[in-house]
Amino acid sequence: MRSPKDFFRPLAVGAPAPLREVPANPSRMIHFFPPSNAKMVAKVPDIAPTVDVLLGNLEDGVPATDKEAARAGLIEVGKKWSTPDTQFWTRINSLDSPWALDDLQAAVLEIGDVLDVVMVPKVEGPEDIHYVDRLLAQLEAKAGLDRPILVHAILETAAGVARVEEICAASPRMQGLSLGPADLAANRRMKTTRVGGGHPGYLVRADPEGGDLEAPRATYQQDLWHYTIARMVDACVSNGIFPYYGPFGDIKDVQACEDQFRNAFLLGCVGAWSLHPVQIGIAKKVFSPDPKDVAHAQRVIEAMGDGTGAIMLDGKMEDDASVKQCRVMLETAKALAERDPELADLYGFSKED
Ligand SMILES: CC(=O)SCCNC(=O)CCNC(=O)[C@H](O)C(C)(C)COP(=O)(O)OP(=O)(O)OC[C@H]1O[C@@H](n2cnc3c(N)ncnc32)[C@H](O)[C@@H]1OP(=O)(O)O
Ligand SMILES: O=CC(=O)O
Ligand SMILES: [Mg+2]
Repeated sequence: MRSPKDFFRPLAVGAPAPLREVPANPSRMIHFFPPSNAKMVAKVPDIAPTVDVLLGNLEDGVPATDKEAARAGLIEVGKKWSTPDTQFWTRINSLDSPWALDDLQAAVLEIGDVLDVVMVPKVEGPEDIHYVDRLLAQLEAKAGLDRPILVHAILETAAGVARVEEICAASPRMQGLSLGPADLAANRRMKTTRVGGGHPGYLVRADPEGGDLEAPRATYQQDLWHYTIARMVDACVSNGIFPYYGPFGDIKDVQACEDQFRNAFLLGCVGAWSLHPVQIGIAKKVFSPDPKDVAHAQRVIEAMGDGTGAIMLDGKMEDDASVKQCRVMLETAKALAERDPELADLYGFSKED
């Protein structure tokens, strides 16, 4: 662990200085595409302006035989990148794979000038981040980059969850964490075969009416991921970085996808992965605050004056704490409206807001 004094020093001679603050760029959806698939690569110019983050995926989902083609496709996309308002990320292969080192070298040396974030899968502890951190610094120096590439870790091992706070604090490069429910379920030996989402067997049952064990009783499905998301949010926020829900594999079940994304949004996540074009709109809708909530937040902030004390508004108590909640809602809406003029209209923001 570096001393606090050295934390913001570059890790290689000639590497750019680490950022003091991770930018809060809108990232409602991290849209995955497989760069080994020429058809999908050809769609990048159309899809890139419609998403907050476009990610060229080199890891799971790309067959072992296509790993080099995927790397070449990523570089092709990076060399032609012409959508500076959209972030460009890649997910490299895991650090124990035969591909990770070549992925990192190619990504930084060939297209490091347009690459915003490297997503690192299956992170088990801060040592994995330290390894990537130093390597990135060496490669940035070699490539002559003038801004640091950030790191996003996927939380998808039990060891990673147990050390989530250390992972978040491991480097000033840390941008955020995504939940990886598929690998996490496998690693934990959970008995679900789904990629994210709930499970009908994970439920609570209402008590029997009058003790009648034969009478029908309501059941309520629970969220398998609540504990992990809540831990991830606390670890991220306390380190000034951003939490994301990961993949929802049941592409056809758009309703359950929306519910899962909304649970994550309500708990503090800023975005989720979209694996298919149909999930882009879902993430956009869910991770943009509802105009009704934004209007309410504005009313409370106005009514609260300097933001201290307690008042009654529509029969409810508002005070210093609730005004802070309202500011979170309004600041999120303003940041998104700057990127998205349709949202600015929906929220009724003028240019001066
Ligand atoms: C657990 C994890 O690690 S999750 C992350 C790893 N997995 C991934 O990244 C998967 C990414 N998604 C995909 O590869 C694809 O969406 C698949 C394989 C799941 C489904 O693909 P398809 O069978 O082609 O789906 P479908 O027929 O519904 O696609 C409709 C159109 O959207 C396109 N499309 C599908 N997914 C994407 C995508 N991620 N990005 C851009 N376009 C896409 C298809 O090419 C197709 O285009 P067309 O109408 O011009 O032919
Ligand atoms: O990589 C994502 C996952 O769910 O596993
Ligand atoms: Mg995974």
